[in-house]
Amino acid sequence: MTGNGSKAVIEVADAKVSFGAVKALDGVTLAIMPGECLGLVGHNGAGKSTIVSVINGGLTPHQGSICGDGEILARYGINAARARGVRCVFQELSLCPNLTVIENARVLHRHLGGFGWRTRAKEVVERSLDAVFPGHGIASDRTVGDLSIAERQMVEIAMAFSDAGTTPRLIILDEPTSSLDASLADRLLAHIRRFVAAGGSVIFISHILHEILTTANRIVVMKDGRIVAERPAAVWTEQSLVEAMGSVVKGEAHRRKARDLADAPVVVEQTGRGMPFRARRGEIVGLAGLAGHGQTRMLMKLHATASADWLPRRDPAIAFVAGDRRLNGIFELWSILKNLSIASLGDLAVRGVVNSGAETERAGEWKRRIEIRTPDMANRILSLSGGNQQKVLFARALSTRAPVVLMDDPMRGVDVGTKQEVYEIVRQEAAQGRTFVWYSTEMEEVCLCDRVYVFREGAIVAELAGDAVTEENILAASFRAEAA
Ligand SMILES: Nc1ncnc2c1ncn2[C@@H]1O[C@H](COP(=O)(O)OP(=O)(O)OP(=O)(O)O)[C@@H](O)[C@H]1O
Repeated sequence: MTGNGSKAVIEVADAKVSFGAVKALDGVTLAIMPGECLGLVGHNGAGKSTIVSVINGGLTPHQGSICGDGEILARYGINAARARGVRCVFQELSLCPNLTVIENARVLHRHLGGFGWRTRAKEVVERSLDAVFPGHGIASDRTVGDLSIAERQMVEIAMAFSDAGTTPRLIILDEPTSSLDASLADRLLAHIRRFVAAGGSVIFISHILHEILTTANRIVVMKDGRIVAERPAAVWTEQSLVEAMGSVVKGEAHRRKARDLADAPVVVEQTGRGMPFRARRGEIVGLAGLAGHGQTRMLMKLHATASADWLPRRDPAIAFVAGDRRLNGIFELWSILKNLSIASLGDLAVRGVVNSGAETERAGEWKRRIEIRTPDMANRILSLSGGNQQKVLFARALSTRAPVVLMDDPMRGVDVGTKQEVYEIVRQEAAQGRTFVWYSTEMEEVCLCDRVYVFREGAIVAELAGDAVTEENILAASFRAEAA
């Protein structure tokens, strides 16, 4: 609380929301004060996005009340929330892909209509992009579908902070940095601090705990639909947060021993410009550098080369964990079970017929192994929280027998406890001879790799191995091609 007697911008009291048997919110009370950044953390499926939907007016709680500036808001919905200056950036980005950035700004801000709207919309969105992400390089006449996932995330965040008639008062950011590299994330965090210092309010949800600890004033921990702890940010540590979330605190992930690089590479790709790409059996090869500098394109190319056969193989030669799950990861109309097993149907089939017993058993194993939080694997994939959907994609790739696994920033939105489990699985599988090619926007993950290629402007500009894989070296190579 600010302690200055001001009224909460929005206050939710005793909110309850259930989806069938799942209690997504089980009596949550939360107030957001002017001039504060409230950090919200919790395991995947804890209820963070659900409370955000209630505050944003997108979901009416089955029980409980909502107040704004001290008044009870009886008919609270999306329009009422927008009129009060509440803006939300969801985990699943929501811009229209077939429209330009300017046209999307027009869709969001109804006041921008009328003669000359294009010029006004351009001004509004560019001013905000410049303020939040100085030097962003995104032309506002580009079609959103042509932007990288990081650029889309930047546009969506800038739109939320933009002022086109209604001043933004409360910005809700649900995993805003999940696709941003460290330098873009830093720019956003600096902007949040400026916004809050000027009296604005922010709800900041992230699984990257140091971002929350350095940006929020107050941190609330959710677990299984309830608030289980709430303290000023200054008294929390990463360890106490992880413990409050109910995850097991593990020691720092250890760097793996240097690999014997004498083995012949199992994956080779010439990038045209820059250094060639090589990966050996049992190696974890990291792709680093600023977001959008060719890492995802390289993964796509590796995948296309290894899976070019027109006849599908019983065991795929290569598996892929998509980063943009809504665009090319999940099958939205399918169940969790089908989404998980789709890549291993050849393996699960006997004389061309899928053995449904084996399919269910394998899915159950993965549900336990990485804690996919659902009462029933036959439920639709969209009934899962974002982080749990990402776990399914991970399980889909790992449950194949593909000797090479490509991962396109696969931990987006996955909670701290599960990340540790997944790191361990990757290490175990690599020790048994599997090769991982891992693009990550998180430095902690890049530093777990045996060898790292740093990308800049579509080409590999540096190769780092063993003790040379450090944040300083990666940043130096990312910004200055000749540095490494
Ligand atoms: N539309 C829905 N249908 C069924 N269940 C749902 C639906 N939306 C959410 N849930 C369930 O409600 C619970 C809370 O989900 P929520 O998305 O709020 O979690 P979260 O804390 O935001 O997780 P994450 O960190 O993975 O984003 C989860 O168990 C989820 O499966």
